[in-house]
Amino acid sequence: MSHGWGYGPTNGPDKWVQDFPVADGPRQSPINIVPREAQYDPSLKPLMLKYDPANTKGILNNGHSFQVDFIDDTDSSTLTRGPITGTYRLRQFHFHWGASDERGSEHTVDGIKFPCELHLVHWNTKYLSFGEAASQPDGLAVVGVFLKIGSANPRLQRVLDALDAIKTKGKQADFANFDPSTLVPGCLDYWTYDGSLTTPPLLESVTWIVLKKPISVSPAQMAMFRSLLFTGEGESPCCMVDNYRPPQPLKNRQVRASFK
Ligand SMILES: Cc1ccnc(S(N)(=O)=O)n1
Ligand SMILES: [Zn+2]
Repeated sequence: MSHGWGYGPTNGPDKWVQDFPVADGPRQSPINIVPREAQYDPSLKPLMLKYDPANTKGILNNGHSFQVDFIDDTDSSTLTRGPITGTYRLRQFHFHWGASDERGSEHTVDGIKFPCELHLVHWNTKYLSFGEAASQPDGLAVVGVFLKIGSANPRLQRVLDALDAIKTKGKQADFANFDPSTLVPGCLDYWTYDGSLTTPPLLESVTWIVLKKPISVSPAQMAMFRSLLFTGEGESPCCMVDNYRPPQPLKNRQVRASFK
Protein backbone atom coordinates (compact mmCIF):
# COMPACT_ATOMS: atom_id res chain seq x y z
CA MET A 1 0.00 0.00 0.00
CA SER A 2 1.83 3.11 -1.13
CA HIS A 3 -0.57 5.38 0.82
CA GLY A 4 -1.88 4.96 4.35
CA TRP A 5 -4.23 2.15 5.32
CA GLY A 6 -7.95 2.70 5.23
CA TYR A 7 -11.17 1.00 4.20
CA GLY A 8 -11.25 1.74 0.48
CA PRO A 9 -10.68 -0.57 -2.53
CA THR A 10 -6.96 0.20 -2.73
CA ASN A 11 -6.04 0.40 0.99
CA GLY A 12 -8.72 -1.65 2.75
CA PRO A 13 -8.57 -4.75 5.00
CA ASP A 14 -7.57 -7.11 2.18
CA LYS A 15 -4.48 -4.95 1.47
CA TRP A 16 -3.30 -4.44 5.05
CA VAL A 17 -1.13 -7.60 4.99
CA GLN A 18 1.25 -5.86 2.55
CA ASP A 19 2.40 -3.43 5.25
CA PHE A 20 1.33 -5.48 8.30
CA PRO A 21 2.14 -9.18 7.73
CA VAL A 22 0.64 -10.06 11.14
CA ALA A 23 -2.71 -9.56 9.37
CA ASP A 24 -2.39 -13.29 8.52
CA GLY A 25 -1.35 -14.19 12.09
CA PRO A 26 -2.74 -16.88 14.44
CA ARG A 27 -4.88 -14.60 16.64
CA GLN A 28 -6.44 -11.92 14.46
CA SER A 29 -9.66 -10.01 15.18
CA PRO A 30 -12.56 -9.65 14.74
CA ILE A 31 -14.13 -13.12 14.50
CA ASN A 32 -17.56 -14.60 13.91
CA ILE A 33 -18.86 -15.75 17.30
CA VAL A 34 -20.85 -19.02 17.18
CA PRO A 35 -22.66 -19.15 20.54
CA ARG A 36 -23.39 -22.88 20.44
CA GLU A 37 -19.63 -23.55 19.93
CA ALA A 38 -18.56 -21.24 22.77
CA GLN A 39 -17.61 -23.09 25.96
CA TYR A 40 -19.25 -21.93 29.20
CA ASP A 41 -16.40 -21.36 31.69
CA PRO A 42 -17.63 -21.20 35.30
CA SER A 43 -14.23 -19.87 36.38
CA LEU A 44 -14.86 -16.62 34.45
CA LYS A 45 -15.63 -13.78 36.86
CA PRO A 46 -18.14 -10.96 36.37
CA LEU A 47 -16.73 -7.90 34.59
CA MET A 48 -15.99 -4.92 36.79
CA LEU A 49 -16.00 -1.53 35.04
CA LYS A 50 -15.19 1.48 37.22
CA TYR A 51 -15.00 4.72 35.25
CA ASP A 52 -14.53 8.28 36.53
CA PRO A 53 -16.16 10.80 34.13
CA ALA A 54 -13.62 13.40 35.28
CA ASN A 55 -11.00 11.44 33.32
CA THR A 56 -12.64 12.36 29.99
CA LYS A 57 -10.00 14.21 27.95
CA GLY A 58 -11.55 15.02 24.56
CA ILE A 59 -12.96 13.77 21.25
CA LEU A 60 -10.99 13.29 18.02
CA ASN A 61 -11.62 12.37 14.37
CA ASN A 62 -8.57 10.17 13.69
CA GLY A 63 -9.38 9.60 10.01
CA HIS A 64 -10.52 6.01 10.60
CA SER A 65 -13.15 6.50 13.32
CA PHE A 66 -13.68 8.95 16.13
CA GLN A 67 -12.46 8.34 19.63
CA VAL A 68 -13.10 9.72 23.11
CA ASP A 69 -9.82 9.78 25.02
CA PHE A 70 -9.35 9.41 28.75
CA ILE A 71 -6.66 10.49 31.18
CA ASP A 72 -4.95 7.22 32.08
CA ASP A 73 -2.14 8.26 34.46
CA THR A 74 -3.94 6.78 37.50
CA ASP A 75 -6.19 3.80 38.25
CA SER A 76 -9.35 5.93 38.40
CA SER A 77 -10.99 4.41 35.28
CA THR A 78 -10.41 0.68 35.14
CA LEU A 79 -11.52 -2.75 33.99
CA THR A 80 -10.92 -5.59 36.43
CA ARG A 81 -12.04 -9.23 36.94
CA GLY A 82 -13.83 -10.86 34.01
CA PRO A 83 -11.32 -13.02 32.10
CA ILE A 84 -8.35 -10.84 33.02
CA THR A 85 -6.03 -10.72 35.98
CA GLY A 86 -4.80 -7.43 37.39
CA THR A 87 -5.96 -3.95 36.47
CA TYR A 88 -6.46 -2.49 33.02
CA ARG A 89 -6.87 1.27 32.55
CA LEU A 90 -9.37 2.83 30.13
CA ARG A 91 -7.49 4.57 27.29
CA GLN A 92 -10.26 5.48 24.84
CA PHE A 93 -13.45 4.33 23.25
CA HIS A 94 -14.45 4.43 19.57
CA PHE A 95 -16.90 2.87 17.16
CA HIS A 96 -17.11 1.02 13.82
CA TRP A 97 -20.18 1.35 11.59
CA GLY A 98 -21.67 0.72 8.15
CA ALA A 99 -22.97 2.77 5.25
CA SER A 100 -26.39 1.25 5.96
CA ASP A 101 -28.04 -0.46 8.91
CA GLU A 102 -27.42 -4.03 7.75
CA ARG A 103 -23.66 -3.90 8.32
CA GLY A 104 -21.00 -2.11 10.35
CA SER A 105 -20.00 -4.30 13.28
CA GLU A 106 -16.63 -6.06 13.31
CA HIS A 107 -17.58 -9.10 15.35
CA THR A 108 -20.59 -11.05 14.10
CA VAL A 109 -22.81 -13.53 15.93
CA ASP A 110 -23.84 -16.61 13.95
CA GLY A 111 -22.92 -14.52 10.90
CA ILE A 112 -25.22 -11.68 11.90
CA LYS A 113 -23.82 -8.17 11.45
CA PHE A 114 -24.95 -5.27 13.62
CA PRO A 115 -25.03 -1.67 12.32
CA CYS A 116 -22.38 -0.51 14.78
CA GLU A 117 -19.91 -1.76 17.40
CA LEU A 118 -18.43 0.15 20.35
CA HIS A 119 -14.89 -0.64 21.55
CA LEU A 120 -13.70 0.36 25.01
CA VAL A 121 -9.90 0.01 24.95
CA HIS A 122 -7.96 -0.73 28.16
CA TRP A 123 -4.27 -1.45 28.85
CA ASN A 124 -2.62 -3.68 31.47
CA THR A 125 -0.99 -1.67 34.25
CA LYS A 126 1.68 -4.35 34.72
CA TYR A 127 3.28 -2.41 31.81
CA LEU A 128 4.47 1.18 32.03
CA SER A 129 2.46 2.62 29.12
CA PHE A 130 -0.26 1.90 26.57
CA GLY A 131 2.40 1.67 23.86
CA GLU A 132 4.38 -0.96 25.72
CA ALA A 133 1.24 -2.88 26.68
CA ALA A 134 0.06 -2.92 23.06
CA SER A 135 3.14 -4.97 22.14
CA GLN A 136 2.48 -7.67 24.79
CA PRO A 137 0.22 -10.73 24.42
CA ASP A 138 -1.70 -9.77 27.60
CA GLY A 139 -1.31 -6.05 27.16
CA LEU A 140 -4.78 -4.89 26.12
CA ALA A 141 -8.40 -5.70 26.90
CA VAL A 142 -11.15 -4.37 24.65
CA VAL A 143 -14.81 -4.53 25.63
CA GLY A 144 -17.00 -4.78 22.52
CA VAL A 145 -20.64 -3.69 22.64
CA PHE A 146 -23.04 -4.23 19.74
CA LEU A 147 -25.49 -1.49 18.76
CA LYS A 148 -28.85 -2.72 17.44
CA ILE A 149 -31.46 -0.64 15.58
CA GLY A 150 -34.31 0.34 17.88
CA SER A 151 -35.33 3.32 19.91
CA ALA A 152 -33.00 6.30 20.13
CA ASN A 153 -30.36 5.87 22.82
CA PRO A 154 -30.35 9.01 24.99
CA ARG A 155 -26.98 8.15 26.51
CA LEU A 156 -25.36 8.03 23.09
CA GLN A 157 -26.78 11.39 22.06
CA ARG A 158 -24.22 13.57 23.84
CA VAL A 159 -21.41 11.80 21.99
CA LEU A 160 -23.22 12.16 18.65
CA ASP A 161 -23.96 15.84 19.26
CA ALA A 162 -20.21 16.43 19.55
CA LEU A 163 -19.50 15.08 16.03
CA ASP A 164 -20.35 18.35 14.26
CA ALA A 165 -17.17 19.81 15.74
CA ILE A 166 -14.90 17.00 14.44
CA LYS A 167 -16.26 16.42 10.93
CA THR A 168 -12.86 16.10 9.22
CA LYS A 169 -9.71 14.05 9.83
CA GLY A 170 -7.49 15.45 12.57
CA LYS A 171 -10.10 17.67 14.16
CA GLN A 172 -10.46 17.43 17.93
CA ALA A 173 -12.82 19.13 20.33
CA ASP A 174 -13.40 19.55 24.02
CA PHE A 175 -15.46 16.75 25.50
CA ALA A 176 -15.64 16.38 29.24
CA ASN A 177 -17.28 14.57 32.08
CA PHE A 178 -18.62 11.56 30.20
CA ASP A 179 -19.26 8.20 31.90
CA PRO A 180 -18.71 5.42 29.33
CA SER A 181 -20.47 2.90 31.60
CA THR A 182 -23.71 4.58 30.46
CA LEU A 183 -23.01 3.00 27.03
CA VAL A 184 -22.84 -0.51 28.44
CA PRO A 185 -25.96 -2.74 28.73
CA GLY A 186 -27.29 -3.75 32.15
CA CYS A 187 -26.40 -7.40 31.50
CA LEU A 188 -22.61 -7.93 31.37
CA ASP A 189 -22.70 -11.51 30.07
CA TYR A 190 -19.79 -11.88 27.61
CA TRP A 191 -17.82 -14.01 25.22
CA THR A 192 -14.04 -13.83 25.47
CA TYR A 193 -11.12 -14.93 23.26
CA ASP A 194 -7.49 -14.03 22.53
CA GLY A 195 -7.23 -11.65 19.59
CA SER A 196 -5.75 -8.54 18.09
CA LEU A 197 -6.29 -4.90 17.28
CA THR A 198 -8.73 -4.78 14.37
CA THR A 199 -6.91 -1.91 12.67
CA PRO A 200 -3.21 -1.60 11.83
CA PRO A 201 -0.81 -2.35 13.39
CA LEU A 202 -3.12 -5.37 14.13
CA LEU A 203 -1.02 -6.25 17.18
CA GLU A 204 -1.92 -9.62 18.75
CA SER A 205 -2.20 -8.21 22.25
CA VAL A 206 -5.94 -8.05 22.93
CA THR A 207 -8.09 -10.04 25.28
CA TRP A 208 -11.48 -9.52 23.64
CA ILE A 209 -14.55 -9.26 25.84
CA VAL A 210 -17.65 -9.08 23.61
CA LEU A 211 -20.92 -8.44 25.44
CA LYS A 212 -23.85 -10.68 24.55
CA LYS A 213 -26.49 -7.95 24.92
CA PRO A 214 -26.60 -5.01 22.52
CA ILE A 215 -27.52 -1.42 23.30
CA SER A 216 -30.03 0.42 21.13
CA VAL A 217 -29.41 3.02 18.43
CA SER A 218 -32.00 4.67 16.17
CA PRO A 219 -31.71 5.05 12.40
CA ALA A 220 -31.44 8.82 12.85
CA GLN A 221 -28.59 8.34 15.30
CA MET A 222 -26.83 6.02 12.83
CA ALA A 223 -27.08 8.80 10.24
CA MET A 224 -25.12 11.05 12.63
CA PHE A 225 -22.19 8.58 12.67
CA ARG A 226 -22.25 8.69 8.87
CA SER A 227 -21.96 12.49 8.83
CA LEU A 228 -18.25 12.24 9.61
CA LEU A 229 -15.56 12.29 6.91
CA PHE A 230 -12.47 10.10 6.46
CA THR A 231 -10.89 13.08 4.72
CA GLY A 232 -9.31 16.24 6.02
CA GLU A 233 -10.50 19.83 5.62
CA GLY A 234 -10.02 21.02 2.05
CA GLU A 235 -9.72 17.48 0.62
CA SER A 236 -12.44 16.03 -1.61
CA PRO A 237 -14.88 14.65 0.98
CA CYS A 238 -15.24 10.91 1.59
CA CYS A 239 -17.95 9.81 4.06
CA MET A 240 -16.71 7.88 7.07
CA VAL A 241 -18.70 4.66 6.64
CA ASP A 242 -17.90 0.92 6.48
CA ASN A 243 -14.89 1.44 8.78
CA TYR A 244 -14.95 -2.20 9.89
CA ARG A 245 -12.67 -5.18 9.34
CA PRO A 246 -14.55 -8.39 8.45
CA PRO A 247 -14.24 -11.52 10.62
CA GLN A 248 -10.90 -13.34 10.48
CA PRO A 249 -10.11 -17.08 10.70
CA LEU A 250 -10.55 -18.51 14.21
CA LYS A 251 -7.56 -20.84 13.70
CA ASN A 252 -6.52 -22.60 16.92
CA ARG A 253 -8.69 -20.62 19.35
CA GLN A 254 -11.50 -21.27 21.79
CA VAL A 255 -14.25 -18.75 22.51
CA ARG A 256 -15.39 -18.94 26.12
CA ALA A 257 -18.73 -17.76 27.53
CA SER A 258 -19.29 -16.25 30.96
CA PHE A 259 -22.88 -17.51 30.92
CA LYS A 260 -24.73 -20.79 30.29
C1 LIG B 1 -6.57 1.65 20.21
C2 LIG B 1 -6.85 0.76 19.05
C3 LIG B 1 -6.04 0.76 17.95
C4 LIG B 1 -6.33 -0.08 16.92
N1 LIG B 1 -7.44 -0.91 16.98
C5 LIG B 1 -8.19 -0.86 18.08
S1 LIG B 1 -9.57 -1.90 18.17
N2 LIG B 1 -10.48 -1.60 16.91
O1 LIG B 1 -9.07 -3.25 18.05
O2 LIG B 1 -10.26 -1.61 19.39
N3 LIG B 1 -7.94 -0.06 19.11
ZN1 LIG C 1 -12.22 -0.82 17.30
